[in-house]
Amino acid sequence: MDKLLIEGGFRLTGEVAISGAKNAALPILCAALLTAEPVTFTNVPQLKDIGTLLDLLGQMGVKVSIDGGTATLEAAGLNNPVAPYEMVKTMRASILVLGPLVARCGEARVSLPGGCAIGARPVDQHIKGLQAMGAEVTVEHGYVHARVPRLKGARLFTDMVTVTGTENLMMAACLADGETVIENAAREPEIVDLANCLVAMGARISGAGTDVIRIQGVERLHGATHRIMPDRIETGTYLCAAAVTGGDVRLTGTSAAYLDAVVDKLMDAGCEVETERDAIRLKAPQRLQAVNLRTSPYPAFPTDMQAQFMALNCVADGVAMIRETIFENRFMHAVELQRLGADIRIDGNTAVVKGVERLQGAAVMATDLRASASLVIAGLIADGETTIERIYHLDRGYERLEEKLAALGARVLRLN
Ligand SMILES: CC(=O)N[C@H]1[C@@H](OP(=O)(O)OP(=O)(O)OC[C@H]2O[C@@H](n3ccc(=O)[nH]c3=O)[C@H](O)[C@@H]2O)O[C@H](CO)[C@@H](O)[C@@H]1O
Ligand SMILES: C=C(OP(=O)(O)O)C(=O)O
Repeated sequence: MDKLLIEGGFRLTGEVAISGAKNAALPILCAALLTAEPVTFTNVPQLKDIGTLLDLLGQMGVKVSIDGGTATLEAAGLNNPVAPYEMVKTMRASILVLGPLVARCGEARVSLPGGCAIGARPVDQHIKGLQAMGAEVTVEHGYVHARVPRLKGARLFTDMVTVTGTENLMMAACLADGETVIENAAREPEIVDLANCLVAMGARISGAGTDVIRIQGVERLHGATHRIMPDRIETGTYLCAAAVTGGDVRLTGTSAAYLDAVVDKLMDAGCEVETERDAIRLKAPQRLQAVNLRTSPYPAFPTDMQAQFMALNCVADGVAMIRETIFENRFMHAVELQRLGADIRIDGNTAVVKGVERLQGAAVMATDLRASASLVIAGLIADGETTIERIYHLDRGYERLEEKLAALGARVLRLN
């Protein structure tokens, strides 16, 4: 199994290009299920999760062609609206086929994604929304089975803010009969990107990016071309990596527009951040200051950046309180960071991180995607060598990680 070997102590400098967003690309590729015409996507990141989803769509009868970061999907021959456990278990986002399949085929059988490292992550809100739109939904033998001749527009209210839940229901509503209103909708920028793609395909959507989204169902959608937005979490991860190494980096092909909460914390930590239209530059201070944070749905601080900021706080001056309010088990990186010499105390959903002068390299284990990113960040400043095992988690969400870090001056090697 691949491992990452990092030699710590090298300052990150220079420029690197940010990839398309995993969490925008996953729902947007599923949107191609809603039409028989070809849809072309550009800036698609080459990631393990994207490969898994394209395999899943291919198995359903979707014609997939890929050329670098451009993917064309044609779902004219969609004939098997089933997502089997074997494919769904490796990637929770495969639940995003449920809404489009029911809307287009009137039926879908999608394996429950199951729990994962960061929490239970149920999909009851996705199901409740489809039921409110008239679908008959049963959950049996680990599969969600949904059936309906045609979905009917409805007023939907989710019990909590759910990103993929909002995306699934928004896609389903595009082909429903009449108007659907999603209240308490998630406001993440990836939802706006998905809505933009759906509108380019002929959908009638307003309010994406606010907590009330209105969708007027149409008879059919058509082909379109859509560019996937930049990955704000990859951007934030490289900003943190530069910050801990005392670096000076410019990230291109990205924007600070969706990163206010993260940039704000980096500035509180003492970093200088300059934003351009399509780039961000960060200059780190001599010593970072500890920063408190609390994760919440967008536009507040993202849970997907919590682990990276824990790594940053491990070497900052002072004590930071980190509260995780989205997922019940998203502190697994803490014990691994402790192996590198970090001073962290966990109390329920709060981590208290006391900055230390130095971390020491050690063997550590990646437990989930962003936990792995936090270990990479810590490894970059730890004395000596850090080896990170189970890096398949990183491959789900970071395109060419070693190559990009090496371009900024890090010493990172993949061992297999
Ligand atoms: C592919 C993708 O975009 N993944 C992102 C998405 O995940 P995902 O969409 O799965 O996360 P949700 O926003 O749905 O989850 C938020 C909270 O709601 C709970 N919940 C959700 C749905 C439901 O039916 N029932 C329920 O109880 C979850 O367990 C969690 O506690 O948003 C998360 C929160 O920003 C991010 O960390 C993930 O990176
Ligand atoms: C939790 C994440 O992804 P997923 O929802 O695909 O597991 C993430 O991107 O940090």
